Amino acid sequence: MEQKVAVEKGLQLPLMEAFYTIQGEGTFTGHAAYFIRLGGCDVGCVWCDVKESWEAGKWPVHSIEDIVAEAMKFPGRLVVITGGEPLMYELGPLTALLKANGFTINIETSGAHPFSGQFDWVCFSPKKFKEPHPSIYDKADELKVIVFHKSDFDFAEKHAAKVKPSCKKLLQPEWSRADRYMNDIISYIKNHPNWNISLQTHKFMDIP
Ligand SMILES: C[S@@+](CC[C@H](N)C(=O)[O-])C[C@H]1O[C@@H](n2cnc3c(N)ncnc32)[C@H](O)[C@@H]1O
Ligand SMILES: Nc1nc2[nH]cc(C(=O)O)c2c(=O)[nH]1
Ligand code: SF4
Ligand SMILES: [Mg+2]
Repeated sequence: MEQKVAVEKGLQLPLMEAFYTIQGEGTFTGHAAYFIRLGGCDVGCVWCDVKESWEAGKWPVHSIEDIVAEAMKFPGRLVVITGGEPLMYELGPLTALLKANGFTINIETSGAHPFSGQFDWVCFSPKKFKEPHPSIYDKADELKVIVFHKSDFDFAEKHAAKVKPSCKKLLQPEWSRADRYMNDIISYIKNHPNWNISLQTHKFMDIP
C-alpha cells in the first residue's frame, strides 16, 4: 500500500519519538508511562515546548505494529499518545492494537481535529491559536488549560462550560511564566475549588 494511503488509514504514522518515562502532568502524574509522540501539528502555540514536532514530513513513518512492538519492551502498560497533535491522524487502528496487547491508553490533545480512536483517558488542552473541534467535548476526561496570560482564566471557564460534568478541571502554568502566574493560579483555585493545579513535574525532575 502506498505510504500516504496507509497514513490516511492510520496503519502507519509519523513518529517523532517514543520513550518510557513518568507522566509529569495532569491526573496521571507520577505513573510510569510509555509516550508515543507523533510528528505534525498545525495549531501553532507561541509557547509550545515541542516546536520541533510541528513539521510532519520530517519524521519517519512507522507501522503501528512496529510502534506497539517497541512499547511492549517496557514493563509499564500505560501508554500516552501525544505529539505534535495526535488527532491530526486516524487513531482507531493504533489504539485497537494497543488495547489488544493489554495497554491502558491515554491521549494528550488540543482537540483541534476530529476525534478518532478508543481511549481510557482523554486530556483535552484547548488552545486560542486553533479552535477545538466540537467532537472533543463529550470525550474529554480532563480539561487542562495552560495559563500564559490573565485572560486564560476566562478561557478556561468558557471550555469548562462545554465539557461533561465528570471532566476534571486543571490549570497548568506555562513553563516560562510559572513564576509570574503562580500566585494568581493558587488564589484562583482557592476561590474556585472545582479546579486543580497541574505542574510539569518531569521538568523539575529533569526527565523526558
Ligand atoms: C506538547 S503538547 C502535545 C499534545 C497536544 N498537541 C496538546 O497541545 O495537547 C502536550 C501538553 O503540553 C502542554 N504544553 C506545551 N507547552 C507547554 C508549556 N510551555 N508550558 C506548559 N504546558 C505546555 C500542552 O498544553 C499539552 O497539554
Ligand atoms: N514526562 C512527561 N510527561 C508528559 N506529559 C505530557 C507530555 C507531552 O509532551 O505530551 C509529557 C512529556 O513530554 N513528558
Ligand atoms: S497544540 Fe500542542 S504540539 Fe501543537 S503547538 Fe500547541 S502545545 Fe505544541
Ligand atoms: Mg511535553
